[in-house]
Amino acid sequence: MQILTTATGLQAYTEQARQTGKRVGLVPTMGALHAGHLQLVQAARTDCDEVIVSLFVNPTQFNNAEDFRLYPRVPEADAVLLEPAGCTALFVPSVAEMYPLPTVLRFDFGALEQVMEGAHRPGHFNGVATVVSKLFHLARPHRAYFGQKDWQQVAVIRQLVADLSFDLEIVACPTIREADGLAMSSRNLRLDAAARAAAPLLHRVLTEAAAQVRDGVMPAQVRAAAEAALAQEPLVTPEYFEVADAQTLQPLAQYVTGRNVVLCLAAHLGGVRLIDNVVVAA
Ligand SMILES: Nc1ncnc2c1ncn2[C@@H]1O[C@H](COP(=O)(O)OP(=O)(O)OP(=O)(O)O)[C@@H](O)[C@H]1O
Ligand SMILES: CC(C)(CO)[C@@H](O)C(=O)[O-]
Ligand code: BAL
Repeated sequence: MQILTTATGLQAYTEQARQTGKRVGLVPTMGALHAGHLQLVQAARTDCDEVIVSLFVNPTQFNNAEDFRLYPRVPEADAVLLEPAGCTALFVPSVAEMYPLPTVLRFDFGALEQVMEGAHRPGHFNGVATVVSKLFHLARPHRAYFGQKDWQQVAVIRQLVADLSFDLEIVACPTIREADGLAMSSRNLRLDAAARAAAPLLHRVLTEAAAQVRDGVMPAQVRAAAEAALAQEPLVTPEYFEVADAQTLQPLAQYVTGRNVVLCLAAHLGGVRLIDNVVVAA
């Protein structure tokens, strides 16, 4: 596995791969890797000859300085996991390498970012779109792999690819969970024992809400029941719970036959902010 730290090094590596007819897969991450990330690497390995994993805690997508400061960083452990998973090159740039000048770029994803993560984390998707665009330009992958745990992020990135005509395919992979249902997340490392014990509630609430959607319970009642269930646990401070159209991400007042519904939530547990979602056919 090659370790690349410069933008020009990444460009040269993937250009060489393309010229020799290889298919290039890109897996963007912020590190502190777990089975959710490794699944993306394995999917890329199945489809592609070269698997580039980027590991960069991107400052421009953090709206909360403390969250950025405390974000888990374990690059040596990450590198150990990546090679056996099939990564052929690891891109670990510095902030100065990715942002030689303070970025002034501004994206506007309209309604897609006016809800949920976009509404609650001002500037978040601008930072994601900025860094993902840079990675796409530098690596020029044939395919790029993202997790459905960040459902809204996948929608924003698909829009980015369409708007900027990036010549690549986005592959969205399912959410990998712990045995008790908690979605794997790098931030889980920051949960203390009590918060970790309370955390499976998030997925339980989503599962119960999904059953209600299948039973035809109206969105407002599903939302109210989920909020009430979350409020039962003193260690959980809910931020939002949405019943939304899975494609447009707009909150639903009623279901539309043939369109999938996504149930999304964000909640704080002992100072750690987690998100999760499930998709249901209404
Ligand atoms: N449990 C998971 N299952 C599937 N994909 C995941 C999972 N967790 C993260 N991913 C995906 O891995 C990629 C990198 O995510 P990231 O490095 O932010 O990890 P993370 O675990 O989501 O961290 P955090 O949620 O704490 O930011 C993203 O495309 C993300 O959706
Ligand atoms: C896509 C990404 C690596 C961009 O920094 C990040 O938002 C993430 O880890 O999901
Ligand atoms: N997985 C999304 C990255 C973030 O929380 O900033």
